[in-house]
Amino acid sequence: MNVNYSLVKDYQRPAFKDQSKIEDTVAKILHKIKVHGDQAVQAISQEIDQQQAQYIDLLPFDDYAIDQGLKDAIKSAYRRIQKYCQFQIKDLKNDQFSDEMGDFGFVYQPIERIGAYIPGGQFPLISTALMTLVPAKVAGCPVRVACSPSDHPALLAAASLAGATQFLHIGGAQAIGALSYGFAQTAPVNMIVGPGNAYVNQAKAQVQHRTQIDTLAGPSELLIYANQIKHPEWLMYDALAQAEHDANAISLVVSESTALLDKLYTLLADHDKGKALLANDNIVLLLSDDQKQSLSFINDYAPEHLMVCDESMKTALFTNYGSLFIGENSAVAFGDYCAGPNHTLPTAGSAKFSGGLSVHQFLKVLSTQKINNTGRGVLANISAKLAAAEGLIYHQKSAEIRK
Ligand SMILES: NC(=O)c1ccc[n+]([C@@H]2O[C@H](COP(=O)([O-])OP(=O)(O)OC[C@H]3O[C@@H](n4cnc5c(N)ncnc54)[C@H](O)[C@@H]3O)[C@@H](O)[C@H]2O)c1
Ligand SMILES: [Zn+2]
Repeated sequence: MNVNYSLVKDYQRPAFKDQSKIEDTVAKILHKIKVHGDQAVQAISQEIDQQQAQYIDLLPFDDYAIDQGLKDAIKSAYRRIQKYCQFQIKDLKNDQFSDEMGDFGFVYQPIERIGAYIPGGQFPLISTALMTLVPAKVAGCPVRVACSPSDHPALLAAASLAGATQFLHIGGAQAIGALSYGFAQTAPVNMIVGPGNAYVNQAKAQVQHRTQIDTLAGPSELLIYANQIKHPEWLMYDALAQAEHDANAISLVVSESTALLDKLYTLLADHDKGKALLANDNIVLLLSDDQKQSLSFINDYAPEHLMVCDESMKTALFTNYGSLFIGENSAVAFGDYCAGPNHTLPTAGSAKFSGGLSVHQFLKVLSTQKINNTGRGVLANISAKLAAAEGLIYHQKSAEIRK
């Protein structure tokens, strides 16, 4: 076996470094905020980030003094993300049917108060302001509190363009606590969305009993599946790109071709950053025996970003991923910024039970029923029997009295 790659059958996603320490730190932060409120939020933000937690008044987008080229790029990305969101929602409509018992239906109701976390610890993720706030606005959520440790002017401008109703300058687990328990003039939000590092995601996981969350969108992951490619350099940069997000980020390349893995290894080993990321297992090259083994591994691994370089493969073969990128043209970086589909995506295998952020997640599906006189009699008989069997006597009475 060539020493430059591992076997797919032996690979397992590593646990985060210091996971139990992170769980403990986050639990303590959230407990302090629960007990001591704003004062704790402020003290923790000062201690960890040397930052005062405060609301920043957003200006109209055009008033931000940022480079015109960047402004145009933000606007273009905004339009593509909005177009995709509008496409997601276009066929959603409240509906009902009537039968001999009455009228039965459902309505879509936007969640009222949304918190959007925008990462900013290492890099100010300007694009995440668009990715989290645009779908909330398209869904019709009236309160959209943006929250970030970064106050980079372009990030503020993007939050303004994307429709943040408030901007809270704070990061980390304490930001999630401030959104979930409320901070200063702002009451608790009903749902928190957006990606973040291991602390942010652990905090989202821990507030779930009181606040809805979108998905666990933690340190970035990419899985490239390729056997024959035209542009190895493109894939090298895709692997480097997702691995540069975080010390816990991982880019995998799965292939049945030793020639392809050798080529990528040579390119990466020749590149300073690539060499370091390979040595640290942030980029891992994996050899598979055959397509069956590759598919089984990919669907079990459930990567955040899945890039499949063979355009002839049926997409239905892949069942667990956050977002699928088909063909060498489809750089994951395009998806990160501006292709249109959301970049807030499930990581650490949570793509097995969750998709990425979408307009749908900002909507509650509420059911309605109106029973007519025929229904009253028929349903009373059925309900009374079930209630009697369960021993719930007033349920039985409530049904029988309507006969
Ligand atoms: N899954 C996705 O959809 C997706 C998309 C984009 C980015 N991401 C991920 O978002 C993350 C952004 O991470 P980031 O760190 O740059 O920014 P971040 O805003 O997520 O986290 C920064 C905060 O983490 C807290 N923190 C850092 N070290 C800490 C410690 N030792 N103890 C307590 N708190 C600590 C600090 O309060 C800091 O403000 C990356 O992991 C990236 O991969 C994921
Ligand atoms: Zn990325």
